[in-house]
Amino acid sequence: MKTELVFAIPKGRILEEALPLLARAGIEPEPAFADESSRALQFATNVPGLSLIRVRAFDVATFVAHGAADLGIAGNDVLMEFAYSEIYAPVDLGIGHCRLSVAEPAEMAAGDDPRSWSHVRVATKYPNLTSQHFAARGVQAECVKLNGAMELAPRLGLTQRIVDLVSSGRTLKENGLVEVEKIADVTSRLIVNRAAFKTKAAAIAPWIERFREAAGAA
Ligand SMILES: Nc1ncnc2c1ncn2[C@@H]1O[C@H](COP(=O)(O)OP(=O)(O)OP(=O)(O)O)[C@@H](O)[C@H]1O
Ligand SMILES: O=P(O)(O)OC[C@H]1O[C@H](OP(=O)(O)OP(=O)(O)O)[C@H](O)[C@@H]1O
Repeated sequence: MKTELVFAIPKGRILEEALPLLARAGIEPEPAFADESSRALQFATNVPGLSLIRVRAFDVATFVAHGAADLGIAGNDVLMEFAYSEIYAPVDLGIGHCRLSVAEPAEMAAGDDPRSWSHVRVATKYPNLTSQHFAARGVQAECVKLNGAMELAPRLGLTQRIVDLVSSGRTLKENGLVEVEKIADVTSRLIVNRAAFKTKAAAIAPWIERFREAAGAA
């Protein structure tokens, strides 16, 4: 009997970069998958037994960690935030390049030295990662959890600083903020549920190789 595999793909900005990679790995989803207006959530592919689910970036890790999906694509920002021991991340796919950084208003940064901080209050989607980063250098971090539009927090007095993803820097610039410290470089990874990797090894291992080759060919 054919092993059934479920592959979790993040909707939103990573989807666009993930589609060519899936194609290079030999996976062609049914047409509705790339149609953002489709309300379907699980999609067949040209590969018998392999279906795709389209979920939010943070939820990819949750589906894979719990074994509801066998494989997935997730940024290492999400992986570091959750630190699920059930997830194995064997391939850096080289997509979704950005960095996680601390930012603050430009006028504040002019006279600020991050090395002098003992306590910071930040708005972020990454409270665990942020607290760990600051704890490692002896700074106590008070995190206000937001799910988006972090850049608004300093202007409206919610927090003076933010921890968010930066790519071109345009979002920070347009909101009068500057980067003062980088926490991590970010790219998307192929992720695998560790238990599934053991019980479905014959079906999963070839996909790891195919994605390694597909990422290398980018
Ligand atoms: N500006 C960016 N440039 C490159 N990669 C990014 C950028 N912003 C986010 N990413 C990557 O894409 C992933 C998803 O981004 P984000 O959390 O902003 O979700 P989204 O695509 O806006 O969708 P949603 O918030 O609706 O789940 C992040 O976890 C990160 O790995
Ligand atoms: O440096 P830039 O190139 O401007 O990119 C950075 C922005 O990209 C991400 O947001 P996204 O566009 O995914 O929207 P979100 O607020 O839904 O997370 C991130 O949260 C920043 O806001």
